[in-house]
Order: sequence, then structure tokens, then C-alpha cells
Amino acid sequence: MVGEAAPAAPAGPRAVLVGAPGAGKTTVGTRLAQRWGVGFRDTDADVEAELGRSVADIFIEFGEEYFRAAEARAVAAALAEHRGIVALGGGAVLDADTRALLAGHRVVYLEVGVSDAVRRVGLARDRPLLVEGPRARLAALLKARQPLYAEVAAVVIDTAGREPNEVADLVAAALAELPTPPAPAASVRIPR
Ligand SMILES: Nc1ncnc2c1ncn2[C@@H]1O[C@H](COP(=O)(O)OP(=O)(O)OP(=O)(O)O)[C@@H](O)[C@H]1O
Ligand SMILES: O=C(O)C1=C[C@@H](O)[C@@H](O)[C@H](O)C1
Ligand SMILES: [Mg+2]
Repeated sequence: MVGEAAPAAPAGPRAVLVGAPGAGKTTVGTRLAQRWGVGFRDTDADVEAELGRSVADIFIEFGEEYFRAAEARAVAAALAEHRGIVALGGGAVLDADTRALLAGHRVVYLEVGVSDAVRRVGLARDRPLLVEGPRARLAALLKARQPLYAEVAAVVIDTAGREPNEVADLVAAALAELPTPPAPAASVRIPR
């Protein structure tokens, strides 16, 4: 559905998607951007472009810490420059400065449970943190990060049993409800 009216332009991206690997940030973000006729920006792709390597190769060649520093710069640039939809890398919220920068933005947390996350990305080879033991890694990662995603989110949407298009519908509806600027802590929550 191309051409749906985008929400009034806020002072920043129209939406910032956060969530664990497999939450659907890239999939849902791309669809929403298409519908609204706005640009889509993915900070993983920005880091890859800056360093000229895949995320997986950056982890191997330079290590996670180096990737996280580049990611923090990419998020700050996207929040400052981009007026469409921004999807953050799954671990971007680990950085306290990044979490502070997200305050006041229209941040949507796409929730995903362990089983769905494993089903969606467990066997993907391009996610370096999941290469060994994806179920245990995803379970630990979801547990540790859940409070961080919730902390920065103005909208929380449970993606379990929902197709990407339905999730995109819910994101659009929730953003329409949001006051400007949004209250940062889960002011709209859409459970199963
Ligand atoms: N709501 C959904 N229901 C079923 N499958 C989904 C859903 N959302 C995404 N997927 C599928 O899960 C896979 C991962 O989705 P996607 O790449 O959008 O996740 P992501 O949140 O961007 O992950 P990452 O943090 O690793 O970048 C894709 O194959 C996608 O088609
Ligand atoms: O959850 C994470 O820590 C990651 C998610 C991906 O988006 C990439 O940013 C990278 O694979 C790390
Ligand atoms: Mg993604």
C-alpha cells in the first residue's frame, strides 16, 4: 500500500525502530517507509558503508567494541539527519549515550520472544553474535536487553503471531496516537 499519508513530520525521524535480532526492524521499517513514501535508514547498513565491510566481517576483523563505537556514531548521525524511518542495530541500546539521545524521539520497540527470534534469524550466518548456540544466545540477549528497549520506547508492540504487514499497521496506528514530543516510557503498549 504505497501512498498512505505519513504522520506529520516531527523534529527527527518519523519513527525509530528498536528490538532484538529477528524483531522485524528492517522488514517492518522498509514496509512503513514504502507506504509513507519516506526514506528508510538502517544503522547496520550505515556502519557497513562507513567501514566498507559486512557487520560479520567487522566483528571478526576489529571486534565488537569497535563495531559498537561505529554504531553509536551511526545512530547519532541518523537521528540528527534522517527524517524518514530509522532501524537501529539490535544492540545499539546497550550504549548509555545512545539511550540518552533517543529520549524524545518516536521510538517503537518491536518485541520478539525467544522461539520466534530463533525461528526468524537463528540460522542466519550474517549475525555474528548468534553463530554459536543461537537459542541460548538469543535467550540471554533478550533477557539482558528487554529493560533497555523498554526504557527508550514510546511505543511497544508484541510481534508474536503477527505478520510484518500487521505489525506495520499497528506501528502506524500507535504513532498517530502519540503526543508530540512523545513520552519516552511505553506510553502506547500493544500486547498480544
Ligand atoms: N512479524 C514477523 N513475523 C514473521 N517473520 C518475520 C516478522 N518480522 C520479520 N520476520 C522475518 O524475520 C527475519 C528477520 O527480520 P529482520 O531482518 O527484519 O529483523 P531485524 O529486527 O532487522 O534483525 P537484526 O537486528 O538482526 O537486524 C526476516 O526473514 C523476516 O522476513
Ligand atoms: O543484537 C546485536 O547485538 C546485533 C544486531 C545486529 O543488528 C547487528 O548490529 C549486529 O549483528 C549485532
Ligand atoms: Mg535489521
